[in-house]
Amino acid sequence: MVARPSAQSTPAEVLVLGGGVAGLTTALCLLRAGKRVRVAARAYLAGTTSAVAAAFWYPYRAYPEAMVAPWARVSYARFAELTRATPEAGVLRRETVEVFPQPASPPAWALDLPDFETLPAAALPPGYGAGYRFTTFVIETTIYLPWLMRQVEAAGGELTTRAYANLDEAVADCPDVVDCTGLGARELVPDPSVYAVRGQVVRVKNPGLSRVWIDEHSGDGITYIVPRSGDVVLGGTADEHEEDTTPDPGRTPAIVERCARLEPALRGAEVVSVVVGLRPVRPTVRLEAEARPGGRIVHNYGHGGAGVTLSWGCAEAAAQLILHT
Ligand SMILES: Cc1cc2nc3c(=O)[nH]c(=O)nc-3n(C[C@H](O)[C@H](O)[C@H](O)COP(=O)(O)OP(=O)(O)OC[C@H]3O[C@@H](n4cnc5c(N)ncnc54)[C@H](O)[C@@H]3O)c2cc1C
Repeated sequence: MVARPSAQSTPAEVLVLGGGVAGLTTALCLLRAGKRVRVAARAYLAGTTSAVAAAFWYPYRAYPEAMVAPWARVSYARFAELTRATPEAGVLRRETVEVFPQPASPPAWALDLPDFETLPAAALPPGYGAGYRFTTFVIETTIYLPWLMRQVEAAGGELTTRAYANLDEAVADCPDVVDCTGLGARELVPDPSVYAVRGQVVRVKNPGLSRVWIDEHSGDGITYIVPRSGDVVLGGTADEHEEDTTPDPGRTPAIVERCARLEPALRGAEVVSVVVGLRPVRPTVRLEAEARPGGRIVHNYGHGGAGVTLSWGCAEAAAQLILHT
C-alpha cells in the first residue's frame, strides 16, 4: 500500500507531510477538491499517535476553545454521515455519559449537539455531583486509518514513506506543502511550543458494553471507557512532557480499577494489550499558511488530545487555505 517516493509522470500539486489522521484526512479533502496529492510520512498506522488514540469524538486538551468547537462540529457531522452510509470505515455511534464530582456547566462544544442533556441526580453513579448524556462517535483506528489510506489511493493520491529533515527540503520537492506532522513539527518546523503529553491505555475484551464513560475531574487521573466492536479501550494517563512510549505495567491496574468503578463488568476483564502514545499538545492548534522562499506551507498540527475529533474540521480548513489563498 505504501510506496517509496518515485518519479511520478505527473508531479503532485500538493505534498502532505504526515500519515496520521490529520495528514490522511487533509490529503483526502484536497484530492476530493481535484488536487494531485502526495503524502510523505516517516510512518503510517501503528507508527503514529493516531493509531493509539481511544479514539472517540470529544474535545480534550486542544485550544483555543472558540475554534475547537466549530472544527469539532464539522467532524461530528462527517462521522455521523460515515455511520449512516459507510459502515466499512469503522465509525460507531455511541451513547456517552460524562460525570463530574461537583456541579459543572456544560462546555461550549456541547451546546449544539443534537441530544445533549443534563442527567438528573438519581441517574448519576454514587459519589458524583453532575453528569451529561450525549451521542458521540467511536472511531476504530485499526479499521479507520487503513480505510482512510485506501480512500486516498482510490482518489489518485500517492502514499510514500519518507522523513523530511526540515520544511525547506519539502518546499524544494513541491511548492505547496501541508504540514500535518503532529509532535514531529517540534523538530521539523521547528516549533518548540509543541510538547508531548503521554497517554497510556489498556485494551480489554469487551464484556458486552456499548456506552462511553468519561470522568475527567475526579482527581485521580482522567478516566474513560470506550467500547469498540471487539474490545474496550480504558484510559488513561496524561503525563506532561513525558516521552517514554514503553507501557508502564505498574499503572495498568489503577486504570482498570478506576474504569471498573463506573462499569463493574470491567473488573477482571481480560487485558488484550497496553499501549502508549504521545499527544501533540500546543498552546493553540496551528492552522495557518506561511510563505517560504519558493513556496508556502499550510500548517495543521498541535491537536493535543483531540486530533481525531478535530480531523475533518481542520482538514477542510487546511484544504481551503491551499485552494483559496
Ligand atoms: C492515549 C491517547 C488517547 C487519545 N484519545 C483520543 C480520543 O479519544 N479522541 C481524539 O480525538 N484524540 C485522541 N488522542 C489524540 C490523537 O491521537 C492525536 O491528537 C492525533 O492522533 C494527532 O494526529 P496527527 O495526525 O496530527 O499526528 P500523528 O498521528 O502522530 O501523525 C503524525 C505523522 O507525521 C509523520 N511525521 C512526523 N515528523 C515527520 C517528518 N519529519 N517527516 C515526515 N513525516 C513526519 C509521522 O510519521 C506520522 O505519520 C489520543 C492520544 C493518545 C496518546
